[in-house]
Order: sequence, then structure tokens, then C-alpha cells
Amino acid sequence: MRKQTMQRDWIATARTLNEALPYLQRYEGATVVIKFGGNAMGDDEAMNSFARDIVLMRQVGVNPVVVHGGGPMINDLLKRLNVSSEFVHGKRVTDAATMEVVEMVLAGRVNKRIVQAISDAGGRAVGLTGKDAKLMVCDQTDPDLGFVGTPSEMDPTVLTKLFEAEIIPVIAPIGMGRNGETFNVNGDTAAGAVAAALKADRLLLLTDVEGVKDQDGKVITELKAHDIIDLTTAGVIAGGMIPKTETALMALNGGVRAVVILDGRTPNACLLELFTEHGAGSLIRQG
Ligand SMILES: Nc1ncnc2c1ncn2[C@@H]1O[C@H](COP(=O)(O)OP(=O)(O)O)[C@@H](O)[C@H]1O
Ligand SMILES: CC(=O)N[C@@H](CCC(=O)OP(=O)(O)O)C(=O)O
Repeated sequence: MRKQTMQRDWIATARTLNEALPYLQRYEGATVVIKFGGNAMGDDEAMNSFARDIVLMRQVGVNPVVVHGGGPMINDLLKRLNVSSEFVHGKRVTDAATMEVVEMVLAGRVNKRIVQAISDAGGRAVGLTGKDAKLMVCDQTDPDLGFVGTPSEMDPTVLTKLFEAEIIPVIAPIGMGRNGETFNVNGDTAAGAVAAALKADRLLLLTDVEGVKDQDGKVITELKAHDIIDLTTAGVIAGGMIPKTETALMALNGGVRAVVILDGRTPNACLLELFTEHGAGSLIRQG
């Protein structure tokens, strides 16, 4: 009985591998940037499942780069410190005291939790911020937002060195100012800038919905850049989806081959997207 079950499992695994093989070959040596947002991180199981996907990508020869968020974790610590915080157009108004907390949470607790999860899953990861090796130099986005930055000069040299050593970079969205400032960068924006600097093959934006939905709430599996503009003008793309689709357009213009917006809560979301025919979520291409 047990032998039969094992045999069936083995056959199923072999079939899966056989189906995945052309995709594994297609992505060998490819660069894939993955934005892992604070809401997608959820509990330890979600974190560990994400880490296993990333390690598997590395094992089959992909160069994965993780850019993370951590908005809910920043909110938690600000609340414990009795500091109030507000968002304007999806960006946190960041004064000097808030910036200190943002840097502590993102570069410290959140970044190291991901590095540890990747290590526990059998991989090797190095945690960075935009300050490390001048990866992401920023200018102020808008004086009314305080220390919120827009990436303006990227130097991805340190990332390519890590690829050569088969180490997975894990990047916190903290930017370096030109005059000693520290900038808080929206996680989606940072991921788009990193993907464009690397001319990545894929940018995966993990979120808490299955993808970009149409006016009837149905997921649109393939979109061109002009569809995004039409859907935004019509008000179908709204709220938190706006910075994501804006990032997608910016990344495509910056030389990224395709962007996918997908549900980070689905087990093995990244692997399903890369290594199956149907993929997952909404695929956005230039055009
Ligand atoms: N057309 C759309 N398709 C899908 N989601 C949309 C759309 N328009 C607005 N949204 C909203 O965008 C949200 C995703 O953005 P956000 O909450 O900022 O994600 P995250 O926390 O993962 O960065 C969805 O939960 C949904 O409420
Ligand atoms: C400028 C700005 O708003 N920065 C974000 C950075 C973290 C982030 O983007 O986290 P999620 O991806 O989890 O939302 C913030 O302070 O919350």
C-alpha cells in the first residue's frame, strides 16, 4: 500500500518536473526581482513558503532579488512609541523621528527576518539597503512628504557581484540622499527601480489580490501598457493598485521585459508564475 502511494507520488512529481522543464530552461540565468510587501508576509508559514520558492529559483539557476516592504510592521512600532503617521497618495509622510523608526524596522527586523527565512530554507542571502555600495541614491519626492525619496541614481554593481557568488540579495527600500539624508522609499517604487537598473527579465509584485481586475471584478491575465492607462482613466484601477501599475509602466520603460502583479498569499505563487504554462496573476508587457 505504502509502496503504491510512494510510486504514485513519484509519478506525479516526475510529470510536474517534465512539464516544468522547458520553463526551468527558459529562466536559467534570468534575473527576477520580487517585491514582497508587508501584507503578503503574514505569518511564519507565508514567510517560510516564500523563502522556499526563492531558494528553489536560485537552485535552478535564476538570479532572484528580493525587495521588501514592511508598512504594517512600521505602523506597529510607531503605535507602540505613540507616534502618529499619515499617508498622502500611498506614501507615508516621514519626519526625522519617523525616518529613524522606518530605518530600524525595515533595515533591521524585517530585512533580517527574510534573510533568516532564506537561510533556514537552505539558501544564502545578504541583506542590504539602498545605502549599501550606493545602490540607490534618491532625491526628495516632495517637501510636503518630508524624508520620502524617489530613486534617481542606481548602481547595481553589488547585486551582480552577489549573483556571481550565488547569494540572494534582500533589499530594504531605504535610499541614500546626496547630503547625508536617509530617505523612505515606497517598496513598489524601490522594486521597480532595482528591476530597471538590472534590466530584469521579470518583476513580480506580490500583493493581496489575484491580479489586476476589470470592471466586473474578473482578473485580467494579460495587459499592455496602454490598457493600464485606459483602466486608470476609467477609475477601474484605483487605490493601492495605482502605485503598482505606475511602477509596472516605469519598469517596462526602464527596460524590464515583463511585470506580473500576483497574489502573494497563494502557496508557491512565484514558482507557479515562472514555471507553469498558465502562470499566475496579471502579466503586463510593453505595447
Ligand atoms: N482594478 C483593480 N484590481 C485589483 N485590485 C485593485 C484594483 N483597484 C484597486 N485595487 C486595490 O488595490 C489593493 C492592492 O494594493 P495595496 O493594498 O496597496 O497592496 P500591498 O499592501 O500588497 O502593497 C487591492 O487589495 C485592491 O483593494
Ligand atoms: C514612502 C513610504 O510610504 N514607504 C513605505 C515603505 C514600506 C513599504 O512600502 O511597505 P509595504 O510594501 O508593506 O506597503 C512606508 O513607510 O510604509
